Amino acid sequence: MTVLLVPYHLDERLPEDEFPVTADRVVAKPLEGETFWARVAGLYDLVGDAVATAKRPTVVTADCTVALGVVTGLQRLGIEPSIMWFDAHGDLHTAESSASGYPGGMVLRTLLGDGDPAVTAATGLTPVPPERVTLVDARDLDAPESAYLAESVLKHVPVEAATAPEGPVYLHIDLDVIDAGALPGLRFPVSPGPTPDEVRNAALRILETGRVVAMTIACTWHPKEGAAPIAEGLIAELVAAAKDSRREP
Ligand SMILES: NC(=[NH2+])NCCC[C@H](N)C(=O)O
Repeated sequence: MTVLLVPYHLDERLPEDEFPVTADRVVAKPLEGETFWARVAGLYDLVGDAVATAKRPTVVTADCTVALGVVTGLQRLGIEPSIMWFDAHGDLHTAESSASGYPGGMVLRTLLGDGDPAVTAATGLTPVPPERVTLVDARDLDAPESAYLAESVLKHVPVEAATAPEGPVYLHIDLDVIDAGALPGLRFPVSPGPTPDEVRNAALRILETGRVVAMTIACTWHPKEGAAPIAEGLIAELVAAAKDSRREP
């Protein structure tokens, strides 16, 4: 099991020491392209290669959009995973429905096939069927996201009810799923919410199945506002559990 650090928030490169984890490998490159999605898609193509060669990695980064590269990499290995998406938010916007324009709010929808074509062009990512996606918590949904969920077979469960479906699982944890009162400086804070222990227990339950083929940990806070030292222990525990639990394919 390899810890890959992708030291970016969207297309902004961040110092590696902002991330409270020891990485085996850093994935970074100069970003090129006319549009935001073209720039990051080049990075996610590289993340895809890193995921495909690392096998069963934990990817640590500062946003959720890197998930596009993780699923790309799994697909390059011939793995079509179910996705367990821990997040305070739904990330189910299209470019049209998003009021903020924040790309991280569009990632899950991009994975489902409704994203910017530049991503598919650069990575070869193919859409994940909605029946393979479980949104965990997502207590702060915008109206277009609730409307999409109401029409979709995508599952939506609270943290305490999160259990892994059959087959290979991609476990994505945006740490903003934790009650914002426990993690200062989150970019999109939502309170109240699950405690760090509740999130840890749910994640460990899923890791214990031995079927987690990749995990991401998204450190979605503003650097230097105090979240990193608080989250360090939890991240170390998740990485250790991922190392222990994974069966070789
Ligand atoms: N994973 C996240 N932090 N997502 C933040 C999304 C916030 C809000 N729903 C938006 O789309 O603007």
